[in-house]
Amino acid sequence: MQNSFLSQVKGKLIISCQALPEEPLHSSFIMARMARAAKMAGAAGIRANSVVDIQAIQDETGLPVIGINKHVFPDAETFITPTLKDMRAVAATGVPVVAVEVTGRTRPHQGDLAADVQQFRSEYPDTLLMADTATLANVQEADRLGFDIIGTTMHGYTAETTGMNVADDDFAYLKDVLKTTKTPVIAEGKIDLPEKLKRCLDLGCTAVVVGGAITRPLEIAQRFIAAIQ
Ligand SMILES: CC(=O)N[C@H](C=O)[C@@H](O)[C@H](O)[C@H](O)COP(=O)(O)O
Repeated sequence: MQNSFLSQVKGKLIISCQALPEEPLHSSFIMARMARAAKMAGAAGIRANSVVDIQAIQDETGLPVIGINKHVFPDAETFITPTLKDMRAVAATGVPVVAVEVTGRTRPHQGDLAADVQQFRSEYPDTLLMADTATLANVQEADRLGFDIIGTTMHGYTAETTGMNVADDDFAYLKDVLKTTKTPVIAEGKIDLPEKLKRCLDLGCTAVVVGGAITRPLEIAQRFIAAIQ
């Protein structure tokens, strides 16, 4: 089987439809309806969290999905698809891409990312792996491990990158990522304006993931409320 994900999303927008249990829209039904809206608007793909949400979105839209399983363990900082078991569960839904955190942070039960990637490849040779990275060192590590896609997902979300935003200084960090790797780059994280999406593509990203600015009404409403406080 050939994986056509990269050609399907090239130069296009992927919309992340996610709501954690503590968020007001937490529901596979609602995420599937969010994904329906994303498809109607012209999104080329969806990013989704958890097996149930992925399946509901696949049934609803038929769009290619970047699947993740956010899983918090008491002994680990890494939480995006942090174990081989999580990777397998996501891949078993038939998604073309499984995204995995590559931040060098602690993994559950002192798990070894390189070993998990190797084992996963032997079980799911047709599934692409996306690295959710935070720093240029993470990008290099992802390349060393043979990831198929580099994401900027975790930039600004680790202790080392707190307060940073991929859009700072006309996307200076993203430009460095694009110089560091020849692997397709998907810009993701805090891309909150159409102009920013366009700029990421013009700089050479393969695709862009936008989440909260489209699918998290609580965040959107809070931005409006903040303007009058
Ligand atoms: C750091 C983290 O947990 N990021 C998650 C990764 O899947 C999601 O919560 C984000 O919504 C997604 O990356 C899209 O980013 P934004 O919502 O900023 O457009």
